Amino acid sequence: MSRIEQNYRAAKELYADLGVNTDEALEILRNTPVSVHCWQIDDLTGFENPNAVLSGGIAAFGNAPGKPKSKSEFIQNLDQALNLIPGKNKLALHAVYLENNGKKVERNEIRPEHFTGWVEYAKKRNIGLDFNPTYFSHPMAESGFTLASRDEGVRGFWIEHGKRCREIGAYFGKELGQVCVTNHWIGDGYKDHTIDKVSPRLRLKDSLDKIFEKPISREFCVDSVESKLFGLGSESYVPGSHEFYTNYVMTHQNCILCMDAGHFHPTETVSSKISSYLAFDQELMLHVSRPVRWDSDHVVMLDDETKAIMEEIVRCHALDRVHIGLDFFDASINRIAATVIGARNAKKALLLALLQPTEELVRAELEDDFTKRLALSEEMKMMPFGLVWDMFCEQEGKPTEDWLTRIQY
Ligand SMILES: C[C@H](O)[C@H](O)[C@@H](O)C(=O)CO
Ligand SMILES: [Mn+2]
Repeated sequence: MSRIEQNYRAAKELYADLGVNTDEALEILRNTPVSVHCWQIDDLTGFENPNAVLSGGIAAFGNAPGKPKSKSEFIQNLDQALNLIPGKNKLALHAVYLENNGKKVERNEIRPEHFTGWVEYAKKRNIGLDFNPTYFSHPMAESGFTLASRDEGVRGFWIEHGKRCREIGAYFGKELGQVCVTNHWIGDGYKDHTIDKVSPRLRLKDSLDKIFEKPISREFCVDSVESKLFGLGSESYVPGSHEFYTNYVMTHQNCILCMDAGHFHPTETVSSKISSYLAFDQELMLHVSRPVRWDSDHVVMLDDETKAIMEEIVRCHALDRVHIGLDFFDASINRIAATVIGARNAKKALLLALLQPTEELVRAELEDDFTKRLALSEEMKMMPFGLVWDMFCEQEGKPTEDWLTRIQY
């Protein structure tokens, strides 16, 4: 018996003493998809234009060597990352990762045929795809407004982009037999003190209505709308706020809310919001990220908020209603390793949640035994979950703690 198996047996017994079935936890973990975003690999440069500069309220800071210089290098690096992430994964793409074969394809002209290579890639890896329209890093977004723009031409351009992206999402879903979450985020907003805050919101609402007008089967594509408090250059006012999109999804059946861990006031947490949406039967998309003082998109750590997010999903029995996606881009460390660290941490947090004696904790709460609730919650922190994680990696044929040695950097 290997050392990992021996350790797992010991851990399994300890967890069983507390009523936790580690085999069941591993089975759920193995089958819960985490959507790994492709854009940590190249700082969101994409293939549309190799000289593209990221703009529109987000930025990747750092100059670590190893940024891919070609599409083939990008794929090699992505492969390296995906090969080191155990369990079921999806891959999240942005529209700028289209294959245009050197020809200019405008954002309002993209079609499924520009993504056939990605479908082949996903089929080969047996993974699903998620999608994101790219409403930024483009001259038509230079005014700081896209879907909420006063300019009919600008709005029309981006509405068409949104519509086409939904078709691409549906194409992914049909081809891969797995729903594609098509997530719409815009960087619209004002840097300073804003007088008329309602008109841009009314225009955004109207643009979204037009984008989502055509019914698309939810079996193939589910659209999500991602809120944000502020961005670089939109510090004072963002029309696509949390309240705006909460109201939008409550009154429009054809899309769901996406919450990004970095898009709220510094003391607000996504984990504390999840159950409120579930109470109203809402399906959710999450962007698991790590804000450091602002929406800094640091690599996800196994920190308290990431653990709390996964606990909420598990405790609310909502693994089938909450889509877990990642969103970070740190150019100051090796980009392949960054992708792996963040994805593995999200999965470790999910495993920790699955290894909790949830029923026992709920029982203590129902019996008003708050002493036991706290004591047991705290004791769980001392349990050897790392030994269960190692077993997961072994079962999945992935390296345990020495995965970094597999990356050349
Ligand atoms: C690249 C992503 O679409 C983007 O990060 C968005 O999801 C976001 O979080 C913007 O702050
Ligand atoms: Mn996000």
